[in-house]
Amino acid sequence: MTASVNEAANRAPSQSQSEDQSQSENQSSSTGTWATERTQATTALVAATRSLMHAAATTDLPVDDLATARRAIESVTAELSARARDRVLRIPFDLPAQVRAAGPEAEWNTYALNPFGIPVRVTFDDETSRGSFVPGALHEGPPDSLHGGWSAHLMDCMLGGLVQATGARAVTATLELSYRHRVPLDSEVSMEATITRRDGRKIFAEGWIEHDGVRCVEATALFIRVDGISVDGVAS
Ligand SMILES: CCCCCCCC(=O)SCCNC(=O)CCNC(=O)[C@H](O)C(C)(C)COP(=O)(O)OP(=O)(O)OC[C@H]1O[C@@H](n2cnc3c(N)ncnc32)[C@H](O)[C@@H]1OP(=O)(O)O
Repeated sequence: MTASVNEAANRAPSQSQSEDQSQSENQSSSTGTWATERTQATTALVAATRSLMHAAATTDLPVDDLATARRAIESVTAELSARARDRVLRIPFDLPAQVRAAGPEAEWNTYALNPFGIPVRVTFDDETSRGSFVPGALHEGPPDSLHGGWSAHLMDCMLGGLVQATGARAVTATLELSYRHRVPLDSEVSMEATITRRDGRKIFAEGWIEHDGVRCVEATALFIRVDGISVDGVAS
């Protein structure tokens, strides 16, 4: 990721903060320093939380150890919740477009600030986006296979992120998936998305999830531009 893209990623705190937090963030974000430190620290915290989620769901320690671990987690949860926002931190809405403008070497990292989504490193090349990730135990649907709902999440992110990267303010109107082969866990899959057509407010896109040269999931989507709606405080 280029320096300018990194700076953009670390600007703009989220909406819906408590009043005192919002005030101090606005003051600090005028220098950029505080926001950079907070988003970087939050990214590291979220990554550690994902590892914790995996460990909690897969641990095979004795039952007594589980109770000890639960108390430790509850303690950290209480500590973090002592001062909380209503919403998770978000990247600026314009970031994908800035990453795309920075060239094919620049990376946009999805869900770096939210442990519930799947983090994917996405690169843009003209009107195509590419990404890859390794599905794991938390993403299991059929035995040893990626859950179809996660495939939909990934395709919406890949296709929607690409549309967003063109600078369009658009939301998903339809998303259709074709599950052709199971997507195995614990092995890297690659993803691609491309814009196929534009017609007024409509933007059509398609994409796929591929494993070992086989297209396992194919997606087509229709996005509708919602110009005029303010997102992240940025009027479109
Ligand atoms: C803000 C950016 C965030 C980026 C995140 C992107 C990924 C996401 O997950 S988005 C979240 C999921 N999507 C949503 O929540 C969207 C919810 N739906 C809506 O807000 C509205 O239905 C919306 C904006 C899609 C369309 O409403 P509206 O602006 O009133 O459009 P409308 O005037 O009815 O239709 C415009 C055209 O699109 C077509 N269209 C609208 N919806 C659909 C649909 N579901 N299927 C097919 N065509 C549709 C209409 O037929 C019409 O076509 P034409 O011009 O040829 O007559």
